[in-house]
Amino acid sequence: MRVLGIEGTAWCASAALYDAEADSVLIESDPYEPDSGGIHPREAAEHMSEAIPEVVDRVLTAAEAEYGPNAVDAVAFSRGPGLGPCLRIVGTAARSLAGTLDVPLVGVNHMVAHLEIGRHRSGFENPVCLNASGANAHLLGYHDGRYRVLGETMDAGVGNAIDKFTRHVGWSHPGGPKVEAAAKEFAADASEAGGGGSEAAAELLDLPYVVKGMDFSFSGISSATNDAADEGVDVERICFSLQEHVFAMLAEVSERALSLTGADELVLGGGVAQNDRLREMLAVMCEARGADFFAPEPRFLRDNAGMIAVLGAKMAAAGDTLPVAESAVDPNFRPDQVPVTWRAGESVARVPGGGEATGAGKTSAEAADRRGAEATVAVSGAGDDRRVTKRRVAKSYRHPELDRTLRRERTVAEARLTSEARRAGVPTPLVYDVDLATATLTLQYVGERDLAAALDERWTERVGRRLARLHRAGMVHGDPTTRNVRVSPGGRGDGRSNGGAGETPETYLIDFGLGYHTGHVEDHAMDLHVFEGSIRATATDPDPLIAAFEAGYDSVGDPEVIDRLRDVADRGRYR
Ligand SMILES: C[C@@H](O)[C@H](NC(=O)OP(=O)(O)OC[C@H]1O[C@@H](n2cnc3c(N)ncnc32)[C@H](O)[C@@H]1O)C(=O)O
Ligand SMILES: Nc1ncnc2c1ncn2[C@@H]1O[C@H](COP(=O)(O)OP(=O)(O)OP(=O)(O)O)[C@@H](O)[C@H]1O
Ligand SMILES: [Fe+2]
Repeated sequence: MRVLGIEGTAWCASAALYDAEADSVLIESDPYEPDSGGIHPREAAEHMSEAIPEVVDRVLTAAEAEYGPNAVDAVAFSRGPGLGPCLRIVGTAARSLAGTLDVPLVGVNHMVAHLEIGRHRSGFENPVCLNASGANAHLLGYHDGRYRVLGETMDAGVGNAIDKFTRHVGWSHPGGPKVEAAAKEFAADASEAGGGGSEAAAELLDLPYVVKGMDFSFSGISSATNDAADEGVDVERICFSLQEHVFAMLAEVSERALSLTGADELVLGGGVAQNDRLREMLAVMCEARGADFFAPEPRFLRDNAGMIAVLGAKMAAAGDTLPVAESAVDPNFRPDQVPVTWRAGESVARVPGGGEATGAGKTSAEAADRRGAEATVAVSGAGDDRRVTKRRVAKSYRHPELDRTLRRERTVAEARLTSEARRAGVPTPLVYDVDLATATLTLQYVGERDLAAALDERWTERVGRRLARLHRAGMVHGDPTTRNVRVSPGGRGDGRSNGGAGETPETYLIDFGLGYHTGHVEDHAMDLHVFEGSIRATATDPDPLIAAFEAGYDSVGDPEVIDRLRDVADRGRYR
């Protein structure tokens, strides 16, 4: 099968021919380059209307020269997300070409294409995908016929966040490659002056680092970098520090996603994925946890029609074509709306939530240590004296200064909030010891298993009540996933409950490292969003679990928080 793809969601007018048999891709692109500022939607659309027919013509001519008059079996196009005026031009071009050639039309989700090109080129079976593009930033994982959004930006896309800074200092669009070059320069100078590994030797500027579960935010860092530039801080140093913070955040949430889903493959996509430092951090992170990492070559990373044609061919082969009447474009097309027809019938087995600290139901501590996304956890002792030694290990992918700060701050926060939550009536482990020098906590062993391994409505309803109580006491958890709740069914007199549970069913919140004090409805709503996200990412039928969770929250908590949750959930969606 040969598919002609058309891309034009924002800046890149592109056409491609994918020959599935030879697995070869010809791409012809014509970028729009704004004279000043960022992308102007109207100018971008004008560019599309001129450039799309030209790139299509070039590809079609090449295709017919090589394969003759019936060179194309289907026409695939980017349906969204993207800028409405641009998408409409692409849609019109694709419909008319499919009509002229008398071949089927395939409507491709641009973000899923960024993911699938990585899967295609790597040969990975079931990777987690980090899409790091201009207008977006999210983690996707396949579960039960859909790509679920495991985590995403709560405000700007990662490229846009970087471009915002370069616009502020008057550099032309796109800013990403310029920031990369300036950061490299800064690191090289520092390493020449001070010796040692280049990134480690360079002096980091302290910037906001905002991760909530697997979601993240760039708005704080954007204002901080702009302020630093206004105050006269060396621009190369800002570029370097911006990259170190933003990419460490992306690497951290990617590691969480691998840990939560049990996946051992990561693919990277999107324009920002052309950045060497981002690729390096992800490769180092994956290597440390024994996962495979892959980023396709640059021509498949930035917006391009090659990825549209490749996914278009898979969709066409699965019979997933569009009648013209139903082929409207969608500027807000979410990746999790797409039925993944081309993977139907695949049985992808994975252990969601990973393993247990000591294996489910074990009552002694001889079982192996386990490694979460952040820490190693070892269990010692027996019976009611079981303890957990949790050490936040150094992450060599991130700058050593940032690494030290994060591990120290989170260890302090975890010790403090675990105890305060307990005093506020939220069951948590007792904290026996804190060693800041090694970022190590000694905690009471609680619960029988992670909620992830025992997901049901009874438990999620309880988690709702516990979080509501925590919020009422002026705290948030910061990372309330199904892996950070421990449950003990109790009540059966089977001797399996533990850690002060007695024989009553109980849920414990653990892992307060991202917690803090706050009375803001917004922060409370974000906690709920993170919990629901972890359920959506892993449960086959999330809705009843989420309904029970919200009912539990509602019975104790402030009703405003649930209202705000709807806004928060919409905020990550593409505009
Ligand atoms: C919806 C669609 O239109 C949109 N496309 C898009 O954002 O273009 P993309 O090619 O994936 O990414 C462009 C972004 O990628 C950044 N970029 C390019 N090279 C870079 C580099 N070496 N380092 C960092 N960022 C880079 C640019 O600064 C720009 O913000 C998207 O995928 O979100
Ligand atoms: N106090 C405890 N009692 C019982 N089990 C625990 C306790 N603390 C941690 N565990 C077990 O160890 C796992 C990892 O612990 P924790 O979540 O604190 O570390 P982490 O590295 O931050 O993990 P992740 O980032 O994956 O959430 C938990 O999911 C749980 O199974
Ligand atoms: Fe893109």
